[in-house]
Amino acid sequence: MSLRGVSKSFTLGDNTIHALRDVELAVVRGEIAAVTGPSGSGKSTLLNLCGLLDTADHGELLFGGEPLPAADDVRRTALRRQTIGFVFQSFNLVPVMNAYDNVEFPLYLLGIDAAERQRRVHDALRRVGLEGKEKHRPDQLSGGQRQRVAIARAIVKRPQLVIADEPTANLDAVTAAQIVSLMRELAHEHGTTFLVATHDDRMMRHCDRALRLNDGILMEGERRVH
Ligand SMILES: Nc1ncnc2c1ncn2[C@@H]1O[C@H](COP(=O)(O)OP(=O)(O)OP(=O)(O)O)[C@@H](O)[C@H]1O
Repeated sequence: MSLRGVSKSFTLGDNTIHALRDVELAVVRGEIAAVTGPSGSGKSTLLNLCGLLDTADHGELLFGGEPLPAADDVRRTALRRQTIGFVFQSFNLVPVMNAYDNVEFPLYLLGIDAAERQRRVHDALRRVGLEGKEKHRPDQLSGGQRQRVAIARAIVKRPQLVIADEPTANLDAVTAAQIVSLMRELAHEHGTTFLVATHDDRMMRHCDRALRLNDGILMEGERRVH
């Protein structure tokens, strides 16, 4: 995915807020990029654009090398469902559904048949180390286990890109480190790209590079070699 000269503003009464200003960005297959910056600097706005949840006012977004026009709602929604996974700080699991059903849900939306769903859900839960927890509801799991379910749900459709908003903020140090190394393994094994908004130094240390936002202006950090 690339952004070329992307800007986004919000109008509140008489005020115009420039949330992103002329952003240039290319995310590379299999990398983990941290999006950092003070509160209000534009991190969520950038994640929403890259996650195809919102559109830019100016500039161009390229997906798989192809421009994705802001007006093409149908294609944007289809691409989002098929190729992008989301992980949130507060996990956003469905409380009345067990781990298995939470992870299976996106595959229903994609119309994948029952046998393939079952294979993929077991595979994703095994991948995040939650075999045997299929029947547990979120309130019967620890914070780290809930975030693992959320990661399994994000990767079960084999997305090219995972957008993660403060994924380790609610986790203790040991669990946060496990979640980061899990993301690293997935990036390495499947070429999944992770775009992670974070204030968490523990997370940042393990990212390939930091994208720093300040007042809507993006500064790209050096790419690190792991
Ligand atoms: N829907 C909206 N309407 C009006 N202003 C908005 C809207 N969304 C974001 N903004 C403004 O755009 C700017 C960037 O917001 P954004 O949420 O992207 O920042 P952030 O870096 O994610 O902040 P935080 O770390 O506090 O979550 C802020 O000034 C915010 O108030």
